[in-house]
Amino acid sequence: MAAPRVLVLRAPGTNCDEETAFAFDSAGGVSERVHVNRLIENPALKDRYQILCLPGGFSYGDDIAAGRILATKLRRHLSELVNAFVHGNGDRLVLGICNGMQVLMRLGALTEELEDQSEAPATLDWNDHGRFEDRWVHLVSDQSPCVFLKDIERMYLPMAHAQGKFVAANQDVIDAMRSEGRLALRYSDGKSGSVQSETLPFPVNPNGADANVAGVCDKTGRVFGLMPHPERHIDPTQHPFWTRRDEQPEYGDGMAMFKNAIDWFE
Ligand SMILES: NC(=O)CC[C@H](N)C(=O)O
Repeated sequence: MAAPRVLVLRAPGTNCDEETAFAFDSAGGVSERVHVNRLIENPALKDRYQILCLPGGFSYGDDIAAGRILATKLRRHLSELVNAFVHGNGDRLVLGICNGMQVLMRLGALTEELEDQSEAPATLDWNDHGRFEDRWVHLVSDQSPCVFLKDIERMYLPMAHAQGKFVAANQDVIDAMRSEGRLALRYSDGKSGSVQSETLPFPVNPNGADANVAGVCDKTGRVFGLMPHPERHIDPTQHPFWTRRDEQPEYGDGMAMFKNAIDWFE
C-alpha cells in the first residue's frame, strides 16, 4: 500500500510541526505541514490525508485557554474535516500532541459521547503548581484500544506544558473511560510497570492529573491525545543519559507510536 499521508496542522504559535512531520516521515509516512487558513481556503484538501496530527506549541498564544481558539476555529470553519477524521468511515487516525491534545479536548473529540448539556466531561487545566513544567517523565500504558499505543508498555518522554492537568467532571467519567481503556497513558514512577489510579504525588505526576492521566483515546482507539512529546524522543541520542547507557536501542521510545500509526494502514 502507498505510504499514508499525514496532515500536520499548523496555526499561529504552533512550534512542534517540523519535528512531528519528521517523526511520521521516519516511521514511513508522508507528511505535509499545512496552515489552518490554507485548509479553510481549500477544505477539499482533507481528502489527501489518512492521518490528522495536531502538533504541540502555543496556538494563538494560548489566549483564553490553551487550544481554545484553534478548537473554535476548527469547529466553526472545518467541522466537516474534523468529522471526516474523527468519524468518517472509521478508516483514518487522529493524533493530538500536547497543544494538539488541548485542542482535541476543547473540541470534545476525545470524550464526545460522555458529553451532557451542562458541562464538559473532562478538561485540561493549569498544572497544580501553576507553572510551565519542562522535563522528562515516565509513562505506562493501560490495556487500551489505542492504535498508537499497541504493544507499548512504557515510555520515557519529555513533557513541556503549563495547562496539562487532566480533570474529569466526576468519578463516573473516570470509571466509564477507565472501563473502556481510554485513560490509555498514565504518569508513573518508572519502577512499577502497572497503572496506578490513585493520584500520585508530584513530581511523579507532574501536574496533579486525575488518575495520573497523561493521554486519552476515543472509544475506537483511532483518536488519541497525549500531553508528553513522543516526537522529541525518536532517536536514542535524545535520551538525557544516552552516553551512559551500555546498549543503545535502535529508536527512542516515542518512535513506536508513529510506527504503530503507519503500520495500521498496512
Ligand atoms: N508543548 C506544548 O504544546 C505546550 C502546550 C501549551 N502551550 C501549554 O503550555 O500548556
